Amino acid sequence: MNSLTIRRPDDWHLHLRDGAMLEGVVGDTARHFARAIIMPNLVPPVVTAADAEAYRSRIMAALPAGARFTPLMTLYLTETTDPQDMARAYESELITAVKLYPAGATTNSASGVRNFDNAMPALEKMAEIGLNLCVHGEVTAKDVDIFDREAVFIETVLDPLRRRLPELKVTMEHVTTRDGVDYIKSADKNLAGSLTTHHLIINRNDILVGGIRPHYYCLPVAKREEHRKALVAAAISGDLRFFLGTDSAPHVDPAKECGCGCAGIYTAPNTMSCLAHVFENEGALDRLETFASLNGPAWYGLQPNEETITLVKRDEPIAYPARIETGAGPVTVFDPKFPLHWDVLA
Ligand SMILES: NC(=O)N[C@@H](CC(=O)O)C(=O)O
Ligand SMILES: [Zn+2]
Ligand SMILES: [Zn+2]
Repeated sequence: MNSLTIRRPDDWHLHLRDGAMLEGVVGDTARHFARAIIMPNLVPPVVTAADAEAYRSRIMAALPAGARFTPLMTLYLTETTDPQDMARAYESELITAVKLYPAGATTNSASGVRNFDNAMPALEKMAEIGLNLCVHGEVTAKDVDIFDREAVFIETVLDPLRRRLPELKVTMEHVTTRDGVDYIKSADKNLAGSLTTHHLIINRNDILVGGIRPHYYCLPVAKREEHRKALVAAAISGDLRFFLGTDSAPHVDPAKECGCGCAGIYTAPNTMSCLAHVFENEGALDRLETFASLNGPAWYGLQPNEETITLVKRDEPIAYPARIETGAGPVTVFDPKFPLHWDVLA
């Protein structure tokens, strides 16, 4: 197959940042994607409906002329989130989901939840009105090894929370382990998982072998090869509970290439080319649309996009920039370490 036309994809987990960075990156996503769930981990975070409304306006203003892109907004759950403000934001279709960061788990998560009891009024309201909780699924306890933090989160936080509130709809975001895949498959309702592009491609060796490679560092950190394989199997399975959330997370190069580099990988420019490569390798190109364009909207109760994109396989590798220049500084683009031949005619 040398050409593939699919419904226009959506990105169910995206960081657009703000200001000059927002202006520098939003076009890369809008080129291929119709919608994206926009992460609220700005500094300060997007906590109230008013914050989300103002941020949405800034995103719309930063879009390149002629772009047809809809940001789906989220609120950052804190221990003092006002359930009424949140419910109104959902009922007026301003927000699509609420995001849970365990405090300290990842980039800009200091305002996240420490004591779940304090977040219960908001979580109970969400379960009542059908508002989706998106979770960064890692524990933060110092004594838990970083490679075990997702599995321990499932056992000690996520499963107890889901038992306490069975009606709460939860998206376990950027799943990186077989444990995560198995846990999602074991649930009969109200649980789904997003998978990033880069976790389908890299394992922990890519970060550490032959020298430390900061542009492959993200959270949750990439795990062993057996976990990567479990993620690929889930992505190509067609199982309705797995869909694309790229977690494209730009940081300027100086913030990554330093003594304490930030977590986050910027994949927006070449995500669809990378995914076509992965799915083709697995003999599963016919399921790329399910993963990138159908399962996500179904989970969020939205219609799939009517528009399409066409991917064409070129004989020569396609060109894409190694880094982009933004007003905030240069941002390195994800290098899958294999040539990309699938070109997107958007
Ligand atoms: N994925 C990352 O490594 N970083 C994200 C935060 C997140 O999604 O955890 C970021 O905001 O940079
Ligand atoms: Zn995260
Ligand atoms: Zn993220």
